[in-house]
Amino acid sequence: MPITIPVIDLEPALKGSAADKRAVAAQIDRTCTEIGFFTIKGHGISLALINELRDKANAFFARPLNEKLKAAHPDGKTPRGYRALGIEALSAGNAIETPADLKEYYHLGRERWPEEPYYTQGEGPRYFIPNLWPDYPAGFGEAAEKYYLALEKLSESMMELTALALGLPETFFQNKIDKHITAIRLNYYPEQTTAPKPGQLRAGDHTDYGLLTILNGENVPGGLQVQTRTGEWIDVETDQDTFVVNIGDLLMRWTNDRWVSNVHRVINPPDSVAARSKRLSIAFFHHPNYDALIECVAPPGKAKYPPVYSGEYRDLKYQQTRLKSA
Ligand SMILES: O=C(O)CCC(=O)C(=O)O
Ligand SMILES: [Fe+2]
Repeated sequence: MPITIPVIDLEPALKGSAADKRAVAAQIDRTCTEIGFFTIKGHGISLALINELRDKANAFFARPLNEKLKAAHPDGKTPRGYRALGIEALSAGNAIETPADLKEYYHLGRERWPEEPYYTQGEGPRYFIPNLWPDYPAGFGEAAEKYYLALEKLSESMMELTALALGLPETFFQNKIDKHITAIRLNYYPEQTTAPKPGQLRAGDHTDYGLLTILNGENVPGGLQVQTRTGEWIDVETDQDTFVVNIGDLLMRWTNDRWVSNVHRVINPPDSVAARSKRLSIAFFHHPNYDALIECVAPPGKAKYPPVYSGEYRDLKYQQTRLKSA
């Protein structure tokens, strides 16, 4: 029997009793211990909201490269705006050397934040960075903000379930995520008209960095795969209105490895269809407040990892995965 990624229905947790919530939390605990990936339905996010952003993103990525480059940040290290092919290799964050990932992406964050020193002074501006929006398509920024806010709400509920699943008070994560620095990446994997280099994928083997990644993918050739504990790669299938959820390194560290931040990748489409296969995914990387200290929830003396600050950990990963030549 091939292993598949479990589907978890969130509706009982979002609308039901405390017992319903605990039952859903128990399912999350089981799958995060085994594979660190699941898909969710009953999440309350409308297909119309998802498709609005997908349509805008597809319209943007279909533009000529010189137009798209107008939405690139002048400082290549700033995680905002358009990024062309050749800029990133995700595997490098896990110390594996590969050619650049065969993807373009659009990197964005929160659209607005309070005029308070936490956001505007000291380290604040390193993480609260204005988004860049192109002239075309109109309404791109608005669609992205709506999506960001809807998933922000969903991620708050999911972090309550996460706390319950780990046997912590339901509010455990609240003051660590109330000023979160979540980023969205619109990943666009273009048609492949020349053969990839050896070892080159749409996205190389990697783990994600933060708490939960909530991903809206696309079931087309050249999709997402996750590695099982026995080393086998399995396809992660989704419907248009389900999301794939996986845990990131910070949550794995927080749980002292009880949960697994699992290795995944996006493979190339088969040769026979590569020249006409493109794919778009929307990844919401839920990431704690920049000054949240991630300390293993483990008995004293048993922690496998030293404490780390949320913001510093992500900066390090961005630095490791950015190709020097770019
Ligand atoms: O495009 C996908 O399906 C996954 C992308 C991914 O894993 C990432 O951007 O971290
Ligand atoms: Fe990923």
